[in-house]
Amino acid sequence: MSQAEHFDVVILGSGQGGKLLAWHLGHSGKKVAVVERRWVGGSCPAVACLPSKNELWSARVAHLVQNAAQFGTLAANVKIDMRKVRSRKQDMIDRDVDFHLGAYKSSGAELIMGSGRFTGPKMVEVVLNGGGTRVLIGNEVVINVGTHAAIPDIPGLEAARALTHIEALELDYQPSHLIVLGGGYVGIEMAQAYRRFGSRVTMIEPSRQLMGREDADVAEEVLGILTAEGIEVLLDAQPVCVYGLSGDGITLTVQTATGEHKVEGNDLLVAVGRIPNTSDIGLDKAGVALDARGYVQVNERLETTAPGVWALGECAGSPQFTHVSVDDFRIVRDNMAGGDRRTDDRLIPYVMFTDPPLARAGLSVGEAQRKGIPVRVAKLPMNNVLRTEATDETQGFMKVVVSANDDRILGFTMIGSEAGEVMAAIQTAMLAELPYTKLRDAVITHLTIAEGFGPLFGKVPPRAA
Ligand SMILES: Cc1cc2nc3c(=O)[nH]c(=O)nc-3n(C[C@H](O)[C@H](O)[C@H](O)COP(=O)(O)OP(=O)(O)OC[C@H]3O[C@@H](n4cnc5c(N)ncnc54)[C@H](O)[C@@H]3O)c2cc1C
Ligand SMILES: NC(=O)c1ccc[n+]([C@@H]2O[C@H](COP(=O)([O-])OP(=O)(O)OC[C@H]3O[C@@H](n4cnc5c(N)ncnc54)[C@H](O)[C@@H]3O)[C@@H](O)[C@H]2O)c1
Repeated sequence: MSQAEHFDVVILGSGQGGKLLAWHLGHSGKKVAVVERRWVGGSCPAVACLPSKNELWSARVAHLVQNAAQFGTLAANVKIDMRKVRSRKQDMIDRDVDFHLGAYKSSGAELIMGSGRFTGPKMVEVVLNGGGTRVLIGNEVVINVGTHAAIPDIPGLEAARALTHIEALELDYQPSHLIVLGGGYVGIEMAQAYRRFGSRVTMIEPSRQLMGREDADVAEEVLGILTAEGIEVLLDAQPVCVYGLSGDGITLTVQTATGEHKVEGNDLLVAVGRIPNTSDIGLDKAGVALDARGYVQVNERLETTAPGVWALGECAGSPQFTHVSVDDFRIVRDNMAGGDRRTDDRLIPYVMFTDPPLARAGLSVGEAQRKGIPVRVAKLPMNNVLRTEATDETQGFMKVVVSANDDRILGFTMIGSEAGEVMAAIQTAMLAELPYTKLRDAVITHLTIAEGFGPLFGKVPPRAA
């Protein structure tokens, strides 16, 4: 066994929060090691957020050019070059890798490429990618190993060698017919992108609506946007079995209310949720307990059940967004330094980057009802926002949830152009606990999307006397 090496902090997995913590601690003069088995910088810049949004943007350009005649630009013989789409994305990833390596170097934190697992309390053994092993002991250890795409137990699926988002983002051709299992974030974003690149796309979702955590009217609107672009969506459809090989030909049998149906396609993308990367990293040897779903058990300070061992990001059960892992970093950083920051008092926004995007901060109407919080609700179709007259971006709506007892904004959902940017303004008002009337009465620039705040908040019903 290799001689053990001592560090102030050892970070297992270079996820979004972990790398920021490493750089921060390194700059503060701590001796830090980060163990990463595959992706310099973690999954977000390598195989998730950035590459997907990069390809989604290429798909948006394709869509705009294909529909340019509507705006008076005639573009004949439009062709999509998927190899260029992929190489543009890869160039971005390469730049990101260079950036990360530079950040490690300047911080003094050591990036060790290899697979790590605990062999004892606060002791991590690394099987190095380049051969050999190292044993690292940290005064403190941080677990930031993320999750991977779940592959459901459907007969024939494993043999079909379906794509996950990782392989889908590497395709250098348009599948003639892409079948997408799962109507959540990954499935919907990728389905729209591939449809815009020219594929026929069929989406299979076992629930009665897409985007299960959203209100029914939000899911309906997303469904309408997808079907208007020619994506076939089968709701309430249970996959029964798969036959064939993704890339060659796939037959998927689904059970629906009207019986069994066969969907014939060429490629199969699985996007049905995530599994934490916690099963084979020796957590039992480290005294780190898992919860019932296999995520690292943490308290609201992100401490695990083992003293001096922290966990952050998706593997700790935090909401599955990069900005949450980044905020987990701030919590662990401050708590390591003796502070008392918590995870249970934060307002977490998110955006699904379809075109138009879906953005939400705070409560949906359904969540307010389930929590027994009395609310007032107002909704404004995007075609009532004057800017959309000029841009033709009329799909979607803004919906606000306001407390019934006072004038605080408790939630905002928007499907529409610039939804993520517009939501940030509402989120700021929510953080400041600003009464909604301030936004209703504010002078907002004409001709912006946010100009819709006036009519939206003007529709909030008055408080019951
Ligand atoms: C297709 C897709 C698109 C997404 N788009 C967005 C988006 O637009 N916005 C957004 O906010 N979120 C998005 N997400 C979610 C976001 O990518 C994740 O929430 C975020 O990357 C999670 O970060 P993390 O810190 O938990 O870990 P990760 O970034 O996943 O990092 C964990 C790292 O640990 C490494 N690792 C695991 N086990 C070991 C081991 N034993 N030894 C060494 N290393 C190990 C892994 O290789 C990985 O690099 C997207 C996700 C997907 C799949
Ligand atoms: N823009 C973003 O911020 C963004 C983009 C992509 C992913 N993400 C994050 O990644 C997470 C994972 O995304 P995801 O799309 O994999 O999961 P998800 O949880 O968003 O959606 C999974 C969908 O698959 C369905 N499903 C479950 N089992 C199925 C089966 N056997 N067959 C077919 N469908 C099945 C579920 O009903 C659900 O609708 C998201 O929750 C999100 O937090 C974020």
